[in-house]
This record gives sequence, C-alpha cells and structure tokens, in this order.
Amino acid sequence: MIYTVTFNPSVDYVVRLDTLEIGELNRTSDTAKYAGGKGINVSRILSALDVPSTALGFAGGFTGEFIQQTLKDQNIQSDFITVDGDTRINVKLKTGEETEINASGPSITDVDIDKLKAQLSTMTSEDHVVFAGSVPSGYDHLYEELAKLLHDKGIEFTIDAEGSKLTSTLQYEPYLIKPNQFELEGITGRTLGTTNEMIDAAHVLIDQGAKNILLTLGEGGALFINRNHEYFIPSPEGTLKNSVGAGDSTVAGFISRKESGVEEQLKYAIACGSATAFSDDLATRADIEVLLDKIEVQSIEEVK
Ligand SMILES: Nc1ncnc2c1ncn2[C@@H]1O[C@H](COP(=O)(O)OP(=O)(O)O)[C@@H](O)[C@H]1O
Ligand SMILES: O=P(O)(O)OC[C@H]1O[C@](O)(COP(=O)(O)O)[C@@H](O)[C@@H]1O
Repeated sequence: MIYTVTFNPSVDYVVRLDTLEIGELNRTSDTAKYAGGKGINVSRILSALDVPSTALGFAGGFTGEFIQQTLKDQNIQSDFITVDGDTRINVKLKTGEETEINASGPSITDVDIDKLKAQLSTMTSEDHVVFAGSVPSGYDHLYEELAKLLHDKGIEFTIDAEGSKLTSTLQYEPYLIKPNQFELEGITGRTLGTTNEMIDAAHVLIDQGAKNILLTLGEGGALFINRNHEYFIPSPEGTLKNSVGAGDSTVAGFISRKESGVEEQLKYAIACGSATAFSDDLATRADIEVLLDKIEVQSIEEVK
C-alpha cells in the first residue's frame, strides 16, 4: 500500500481576479475551494490513475472535515489524526500571475505524533510512504525522525519538503526527492543558472543518500538524476490554468509506475504535472492520458 502523509493539509481557496489593487476593495471573478496539501494531492492523482493509497496526517475543525469528506467522495481511503484547531486555508490568487499565501496551520502535540508513529509502526517493507509539505511549527525535526524510523524497518519512502527538513533525511536514503529549482537553490545556497549546475547540485544530494531526484522546473519541464541516469523531460505545450498541485502530481505520476522502469515513470510524472497545470483542479485521468504521448524523455547526452 502507498501511504501519503500530509502533516499540514490545507483547503486551497483559489481566487480569480482581473486585477488586484493592494489597499483597495477588490471583487473576484470566480472562486473555488479544493482539498489540498501535498500528500493529499498525491493521493488524489494516484486515485485518478487507479492506484490505491491511504492518506494520513493531521486534520481538524470544519476545514479538516471538508478535506476528509472530499476524499471520501472520491473513494480515497484516509485515516487522519484529529488535532485541535482548524486545518488551514491557503489562498491562491490568480490575477494573470499566480500568487500564493500559505498559512502556518494548527499546532500539533507530542501525543498527535505518537499516534502517527503508531500508524507507521504497522507498515511493512511492502509499503511505500510519501511525506510531503510543511510541518506545524516546532516540529521541523519530524521528517528526520520519521525517515529514520522507516529506514530502520526497511520501508521505502519519498520526501517532498524544503531545506533542512529534506536534507536531514538524505542519510536514510529516500527513494525519491522532488525539489523545484528554487528549493534546490535554497539547499545549495547558490543560483543554479545552467543545466550542468543543476545536475552537479543534484549529484551532491545523490552522494548524500537520495536514490532518485526529480528536479521540476515549472513550464521548463524537469531534470531527473540518479546514479545511472540523467534525463531532461520538456513540458508539453498547453494553457496554464492553475499550477497548484503540479509538483505533487509529478510525484504521484512517478510513484504510480514504480514497476515500469524509469522512462515510463518520467512520462507519467510530467504528464501528470502538466495536466494539472492545464486544469482548474488537479488533473483527471483523461487529462493525463491526452498528454502521455506528447512527453519525450531525453537523455542528457542528447540535450548537450
Ligand atoms: N506552466 C506550465 N506549463 C506546463 N507544465 C507545467 C507548468 N507548470 C508546471 N508544469 C508541470 O508541472 C511540473 C511541476 O511544476 P513545478 O512548478 O516545477 O512544481 P512545484 O509546484 O513543486 O514548484 C513541471 O515539471 C511541469 O511538468
Ligand atoms: O505544506 P506547504 O509547503 O505549505 O504547501 C501546501 C500547498 O502545496 C500544495 O500541496 C501544492 O503544492 P505544489 O504546487 O508544490 O504541488 C497546495 O495544495 C497547498 O496549499
């Protein structure tokens, strides 16, 4: 079973406006709300691809209810730990440009963490765990602690997190990490202007333990690096509607075809990411299938 863990889920409130005047009254042209948070998005795309998963994490209040009901309606299994306080609402402004305001989310306690650890303790080496997104304040060490717990039990895991939350887990050999360029620059502390600079930076993380790195570059596509392969995958052409969840969709696409070889995994990853970018909500299976044939996985030697 694939388990996704969203420590800090969100209701993503998408607000469309023709223009935004700071300091003035603005009226929307359209609004929508979606069950979000990185692991939840991974579960939703896996479900679109008919790959079962169970969504875990912390949820509370009316917003937490909304998320759990949405997953239920979509036939996605979930087992959230109830926390005090409302799950956050993240505002996604669409004004021609995309602007995001992500809230910090409700507090969690050591008791909540113990409940999550109890869930992880029932897993076996047949399972795969995806840890994704921010953590409530004060718990930055959680990623490292849980990665160690899974590594000690021989359970494969994927990490999509920023900065030290990600780098602290590399010693436990994550199956996949998925930084974007901005996140990789944050980790290395320098601007990565060329493909070679990005690949070199990725190899440092491989040397520290990461097994596979999908470095996503928005409309620029993605680079993939592991010990044996270096690939570039351009994004297909299309009209951007809402890129929220595009990165999570690439993670889901890659994991969904784990038994099919890396090139097929990359096709699915980019088809899922771009199909989500071209959709109002996350992509549907039909959106993904339309793009699959348009994805070309290029070995870096061909690109150079
Ligand atoms: N404007 C876009 N056009 C086409 N594909 C896109 C666009 N934005 C994102 N994608 C797709 O989604 C993937 C992940 O997007 P990215 O923005 O890099 O992730 P994140 O949301 O994690 O920052 C990209 O590799 C690409 O396949
Ligand atoms: O936990 P974080 O880092 O604040 O991110 C949460 C946000 O990320 C998302 O999961 C989208 O992530 P991506 O666009 O990177 O795929 C939203 O649904 C959510 O609002």
